[in-house]
Amino acid sequence: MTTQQLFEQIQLKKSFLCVGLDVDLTKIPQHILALEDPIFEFNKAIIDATHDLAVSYKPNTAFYEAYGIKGWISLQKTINYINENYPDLFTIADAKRGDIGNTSSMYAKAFFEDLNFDSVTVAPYMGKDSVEPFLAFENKHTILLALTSNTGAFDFQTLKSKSEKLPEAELYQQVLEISKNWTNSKNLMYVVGATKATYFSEIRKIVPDSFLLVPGVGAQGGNLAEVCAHGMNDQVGLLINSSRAIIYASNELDFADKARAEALKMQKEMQVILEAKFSN
Ligand SMILES: O=C(O)c1cc(=O)[nH]c(=O)n1[C@@H]1O[C@H](COP(=O)(O)O)[C@@H](O)[C@H]1O
Repeated sequence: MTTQQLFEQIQLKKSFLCVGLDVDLTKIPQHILALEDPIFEFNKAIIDATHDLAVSYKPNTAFYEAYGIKGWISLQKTINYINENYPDLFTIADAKRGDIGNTSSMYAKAFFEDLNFDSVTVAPYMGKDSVEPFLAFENKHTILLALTSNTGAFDFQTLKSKSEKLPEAELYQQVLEISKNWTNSKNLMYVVGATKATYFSEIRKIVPDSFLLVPGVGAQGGNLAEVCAHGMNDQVGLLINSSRAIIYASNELDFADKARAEALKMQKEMQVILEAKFSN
């Protein structure tokens, strides 16, 4: 999927919501546990109940890898279900990969070719040659960690570092600036945590046009309106992720309806923001 197509979906649905599929068997309803593939059945119910309110889904692979081969099969069934039934949705494999070049190529094949995700999250720590193998895939997107939502973000990401272009920049700013020069950088998006809303204006000075994946609203306390005020661009440029606050809204028989109600609340809030921004 191209970013233009993603923008068109956002306009159509009046939503830039990404639902995080972080399935924990200890949190899902009891009656689902009795089914043969509870993770997939849970995802299917959540996706069916929310697909018209969201433009994107993001399974975090940790929640599948934790269950071994069974978990990986559930992940594969989930992405196939989305691609077959709702091909207009933008899919994100949240795997936070990145390694020496030939290893990164294999990660990229796994998520882009075998599983057929539209995008994958990647850590920038190993630099250009660890990220470019992901960028080589046409119409696939590499979502680079820039400024993350957790408190540990301040351990390294905001340390002052020097480069020719940005003599006094923090490390996350260098990541944004330097990665713009990598081959096929048009395929880059960036992760910026919703809990860091005040940083978005600075970030937009460096990457005005890029899409940003923004986790951290809902369970982590980030504020949607604040993120949008500082981070939205002319193509919206934001995918706001919420996982636990939506998918665990209830663990009773009504879990899918309750998930829909939470997603609808976010979509309505987004619609108001979009109408205010694009009214003229
Ligand atoms: O890459 C991510 O998606 C991510 C980056 C980040 O800085 N913070 C962050 O929470 N995430 C992921 O986003 C999701 C947030 O989940 P909730 O806090 O339940 O909405 C989890 O899958 C996290 O692993």
